[in-house]
Amino acid sequence: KVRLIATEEAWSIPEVAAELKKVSNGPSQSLDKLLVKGIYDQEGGGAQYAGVNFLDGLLDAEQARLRQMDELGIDMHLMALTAPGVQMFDADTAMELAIVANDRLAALCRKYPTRFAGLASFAPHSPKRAAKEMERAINELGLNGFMINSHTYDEYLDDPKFWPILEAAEAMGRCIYIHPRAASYGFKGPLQDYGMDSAMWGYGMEVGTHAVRMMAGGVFDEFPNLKICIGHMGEAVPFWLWRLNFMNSRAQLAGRSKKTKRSMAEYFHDNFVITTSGVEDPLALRYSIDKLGVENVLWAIDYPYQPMEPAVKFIEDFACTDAERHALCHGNAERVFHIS
Ligand SMILES: COc1cc(C(=O)O)cc(C(=O)O)c1
Ligand SMILES: [Mn+2]
Repeated sequence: KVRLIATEEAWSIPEVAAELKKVSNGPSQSLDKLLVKGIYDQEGGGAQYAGVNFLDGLLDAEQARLRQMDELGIDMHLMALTAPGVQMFDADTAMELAIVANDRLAALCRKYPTRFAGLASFAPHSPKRAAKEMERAINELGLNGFMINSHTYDEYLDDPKFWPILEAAEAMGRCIYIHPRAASYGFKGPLQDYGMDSAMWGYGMEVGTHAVRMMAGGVFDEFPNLKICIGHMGEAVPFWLWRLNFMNSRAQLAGRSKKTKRSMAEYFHDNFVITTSGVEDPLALRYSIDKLGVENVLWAIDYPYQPMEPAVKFIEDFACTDAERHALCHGNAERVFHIS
């Protein structure tokens, strides 16, 4: 049996859920309000937002989740505080709750060292305190990397104010997972209809934009060894890579885009890995493997937003070599997220 490590598995704690319920009734103009209200402030924990009760699944690790993992032969969930994490809270509350969540997640991983690994949260809007918590999470808590849910109050990691966070991750050789949340305020207009605020469309645009801003902004010239992970088959960036590369190179020649040492394609190959979360499409997976190299593609479920069984069937049915299967199902996750 091939070891199965799922790498974008969502989790929450009552303290964060309670704070998000307050946000859902607060003044925030964020597009995330639709999701946060639907999951944290209604009966049914999201049932009327997406027809599924997400909240029960998020708050559970040791009961239904672990039971299903056993039934389906899933060895491990790499867990992280679900989007939007602590990023809708003020910096102090965000820092306090990130510490609580990291401690709680580390305790779970210590209790089940072969079943759960974890990505640490932090308050991006307090970059220096964030870097300290990142160091504590790796050096004292033994967590496996970091989670950020894309923008924080509409600002992105290409902004040098956040670079203490990137510096810490690069120095420790640990990966930052950039997970979606609803798109930042500037995108809000057209995404307010038809459910497009959500994972249906806006999530991909939000993270794709984040990744392109970082590459075009020269982040990987500053931090050449920084590793970023994005889910959902790379948020369509792998599909756009030829066009991104062509148009960015032309924009740099025309003086419209910042001059960078390397190209978009090189940055995406060298500084990014992707996961298959929520894109159970064998054609998209084969394209991504051929485009990026199998060492840059990791299997994920995206539980509880995606059910576990179809995601297991997807990867078990996927036509690939044994070497590719081991890389996709556990080898790449072991390398990128320091899982033994
Ligand atoms: C934070 O809430 C989420 C909701 C959904 C959804 O299917 O509605 C998907 C994701 C996700 O793709 O991670 C996250
Ligand atoms: Mn997810």
